[in-house]
Amino acid sequence: MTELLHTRAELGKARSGLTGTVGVVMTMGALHSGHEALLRAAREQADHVLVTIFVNPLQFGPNEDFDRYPRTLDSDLEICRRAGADLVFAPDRAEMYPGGAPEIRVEPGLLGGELEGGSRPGFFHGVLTVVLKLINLTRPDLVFFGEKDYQQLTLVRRMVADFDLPVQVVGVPTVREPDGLALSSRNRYLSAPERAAALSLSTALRAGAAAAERGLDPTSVLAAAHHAFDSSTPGARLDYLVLTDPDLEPGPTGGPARMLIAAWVGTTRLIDNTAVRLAAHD
Ligand SMILES: Nc1ncnc2c1ncn2[C@@H]1O[C@H](COP(=O)(O)OP(=O)(O)OP(=O)(O)O)[C@@H](O)[C@H]1O
Ligand SMILES: CC(C)(CO)[C@@H](O)C(=O)[O-]
Ligand code: BAL
Repeated sequence: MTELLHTRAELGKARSGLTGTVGVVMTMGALHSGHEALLRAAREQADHVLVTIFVNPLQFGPNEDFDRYPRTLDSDLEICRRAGADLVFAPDRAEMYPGGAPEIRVEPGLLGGELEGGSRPGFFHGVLTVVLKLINLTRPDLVFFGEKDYQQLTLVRRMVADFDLPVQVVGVPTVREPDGLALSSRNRYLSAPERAAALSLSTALRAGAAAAERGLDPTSVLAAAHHAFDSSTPGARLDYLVLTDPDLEPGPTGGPARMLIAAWVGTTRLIDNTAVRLAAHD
């Protein structure tokens, strides 16, 4: 049975009743098969599964989509039930931030101001602050994050290490539509022509990864990805396309690397990334 909890008091009581390990999946709701993969991983690796659903105002900029972000609690609960979640914690804003927006926030460091943090100022302060609060409230043994939000996963890992949080962070591979589009709650904003243009992101990444497989150097790998983006169905506007090492440090030369992309499709901003293996180059 899946129990729905709205207050931290209800959560505290239900959490105390769980014996064995607890896996937590943090979400903003509007659940899809990507979230289901996180729930499955949690089911497999922990004795109990706890899902949080909270559209966190702290991580949205003033001109972003906080108000129109999809809120679909009934169908989310159905998905959590089917996936065998024990607890769903869905607090409202006052329950999460009883004193209003907190003055003290997690400082995400240099990386927190780049890429997603460069385009969305304050984003990772908001994300890491709510993740820290949710870790403290849910007391997980394991927390599950999707690789789709690779920079978020990387920064959560860094915060857990830097703050000695007693939790294991598990990354889950990106779930995609058959044509390659990464599942995302924001995909539901897309019109049919925008859906076609949204494929530019995964197409660019695939072209970059293929160029790396052919042994091309990092500059040529990036050029191949740019070319594929530009040649795809028009309608997407590039925000960034970068090649980093797997920890998001710049300037990889050979071996495992990561390629990350963000683009606007109409008024919707989408992100994606992939692992890339670079041939050794001097
Ligand atoms: N396609 C996916 N594959 C794997 N994990 C995913 C996928 N999409 C989201 N997740 C993960 O689910 C968790 C909750 O994410 P969130 O609720 O923001 O969903 P989202 O689809 O990323 O939404 P948005 O459209 O706002 O980016 C995060 O750890 C995120 O990385
Ligand atoms: C981790 C998270 C739930 C924090 O609000 C959010 O950033 C998300 O859904 O990825
Ligand atoms: N999917 C990460 C949360 C956000 O974009 O706001």
